[in-house]
Amino acid sequence: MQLHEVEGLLAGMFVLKPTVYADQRGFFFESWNKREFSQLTRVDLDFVQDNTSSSSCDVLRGLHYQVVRPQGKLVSAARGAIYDVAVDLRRSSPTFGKWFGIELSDENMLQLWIPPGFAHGYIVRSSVAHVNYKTTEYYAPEHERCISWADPSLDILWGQQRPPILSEKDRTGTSFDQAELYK
Ligand SMILES: Cc1cn([C@H]2C[C@H](O)[C@@H](COP(=O)(O)OP(=O)(O)O[C@H]3O[C@@H](C)C(=O)[C@@H](O)[C@H]3O)O2)c(=O)[nH]c1=O
Repeated sequence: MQLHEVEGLLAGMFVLKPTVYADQRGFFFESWNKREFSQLTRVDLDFVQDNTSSSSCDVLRGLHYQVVRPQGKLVSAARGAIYDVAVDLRRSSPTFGKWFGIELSDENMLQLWIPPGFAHGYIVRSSVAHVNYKTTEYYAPEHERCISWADPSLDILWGQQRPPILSEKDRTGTSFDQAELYK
């Protein structure tokens, strides 16, 4: 695993590139190694939940965040390609209110670490995408909130070719102005 240099990362974010061992059978990589992550980033993490979702092209999920128990997320695409986006909701952060986006795919195998205090979402760019993410807090539906992916003040460039496919919840996200911010 190594740190992958990317421009525009927001405070506390990291992009990691796993070391991939390929042979005639296929490939192998460690998708999570607590000790190595900690040595590279100086951040100690204890994940409590692993999530997997499958979505078709043009599906957009987000922008989601959890109040009371904010979740840090380590996100990657095991199949296909997504454009992954996170918005900094921490008032005291030097990158408060900014968004960052990166393509995560089964080709680049990149992993994005999003610390607690961000809203998160992604749009699917391939015909199907399987997204995996680890979280530092359990899912708590009563604490889940959603900011509109299309909020004009955020002006996120999703690069969508067609109108995205959204859940009912994601169609009715709040504006960034109404978001419940973190300290
Ligand atoms: C997120 C989540 C959902 N669920 C259930 C609730 C619901 O019935 C079904 C689908 O949930 P959602 O529509 O919220 O799934 P989804 O829109 O994929 O929500 C996810 O979006 C991305 C962008 C994130 O960052 C995640 O933290 C999460 O909010 O799965 C769980 O049981 N545990 C979970 O951790």
